[in-house]
Amino acid sequence: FTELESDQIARFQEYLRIHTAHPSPDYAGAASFLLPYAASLGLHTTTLHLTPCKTKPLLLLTWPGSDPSLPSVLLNSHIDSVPAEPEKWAHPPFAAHRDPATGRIYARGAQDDKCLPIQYLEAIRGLKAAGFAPTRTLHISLVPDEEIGGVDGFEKFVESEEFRALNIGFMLDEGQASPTDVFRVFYADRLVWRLIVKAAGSPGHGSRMFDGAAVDNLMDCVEAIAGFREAQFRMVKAGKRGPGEVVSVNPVYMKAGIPSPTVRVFGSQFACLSLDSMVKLVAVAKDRLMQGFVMNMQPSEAEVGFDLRLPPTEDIEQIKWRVKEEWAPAHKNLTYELIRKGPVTDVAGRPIFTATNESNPWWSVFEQAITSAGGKLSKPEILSSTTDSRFVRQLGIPALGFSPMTNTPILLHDNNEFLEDKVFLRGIKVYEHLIRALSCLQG
Ligand SMILES: CSCC[C@H](NC=O)C(=O)O
Ligand SMILES: [Zn+2]
Ligand SMILES: [Zn+2]
Repeated sequence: FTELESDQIARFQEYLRIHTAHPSPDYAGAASFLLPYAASLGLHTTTLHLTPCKTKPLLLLTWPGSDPSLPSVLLNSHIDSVPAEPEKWAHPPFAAHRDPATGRIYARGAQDDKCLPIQYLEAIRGLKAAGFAPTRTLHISLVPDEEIGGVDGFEKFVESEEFRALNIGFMLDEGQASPTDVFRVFYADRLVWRLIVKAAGSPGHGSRMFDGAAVDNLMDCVEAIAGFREAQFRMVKAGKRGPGEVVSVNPVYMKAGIPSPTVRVFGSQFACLSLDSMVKLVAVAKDRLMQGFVMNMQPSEAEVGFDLRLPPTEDIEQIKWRVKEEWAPAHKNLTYELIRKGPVTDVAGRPIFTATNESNPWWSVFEQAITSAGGKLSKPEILSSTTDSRFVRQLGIPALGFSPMTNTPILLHDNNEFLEDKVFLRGIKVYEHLIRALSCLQG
């Protein structure tokens, strides 16, 4: 690596070491890293507080263009990350360990999406060093709370006067890794719903066989949904549909059982016990702690939660019918809640997606920039998960999801999330091409 490249990798690692994971992301720490970094490159920096408590800053970095009357270009990235289970990782999730043999940098956020701000900023460094000056103004937004729905983040941002004043013409936001050497790009996100099904039923002794127990009723629901899920998944496995082109309905939690009180043993009690009964008591306590539930009672209530996602053009009415008639019918003692998360149509009442044809000049410029960077682009896809792009697309502003990570397994929200150093560095070059092209698109 050149000295510059080593520095770029080090800056990426430094950012990854900031604990930005929920439930208590260190936004202040991230801001004290990112703001002086951007200022050192000559960018204007602003911090917006969209919540009264001021604990969720939204950072805006600006490189003014020579023609500020033209709509600007926005590069977005969320600051927060999902939690990690450190004991299940090969390397600590906030150490940003670089494996010298493979060049893999392991960290929560390595792919999702803490590579982006560093790549944006280092691309700007490169462009400035090459004497490039943008025509359109370029903004970078670094936003809180994407991982928890963006209610105090991008959703408030798009409603703000500050956002309107930016006059955004086009946005690039995160995408997903590509396991092949072809870059992936996303023109839409699926819609997010939550489905919660509750079952009631007859309670009884754990040994009795009877009809209509709550868990039994809930299992009928789970089986019905599993059948639907399998049919959708089959289309993906057969290559007939992309992962964003089907309805997914995945169980994410299950709740049932009568909690058992934990056995507490005090020192004084221990004192009068024989060694034998002490060992037995510890075994009982351990057993109860592990299970946490009474083992010989069939509970009268049970619950399951599903993460439900629909392609933007899918008809929710059909799903509503299925839930009512097939998945959670009242005659099986099942009740449900179907909760919408985020917008389902744009301001004009149309499905939320960005055009990827001649009608969208930004699309052609994007495509050409990837080619000029020596990259190949796969057919534009619908993202199976959800990003802040939906808030921008909802306003009718074009936005594409893109993370320049080729030959990389998809590890967002997974254990041992990593990004290879060379892939990260190549991404900087790709953004140099993208920024050059997008910021000079003629009005
Ligand atoms: C309710 S919006 C949730 C947003 C979240 N984004 C990334 O994982 C997601 O679950 O896709
Ligand atoms: Zn993300
Ligand atoms: Zn995420």
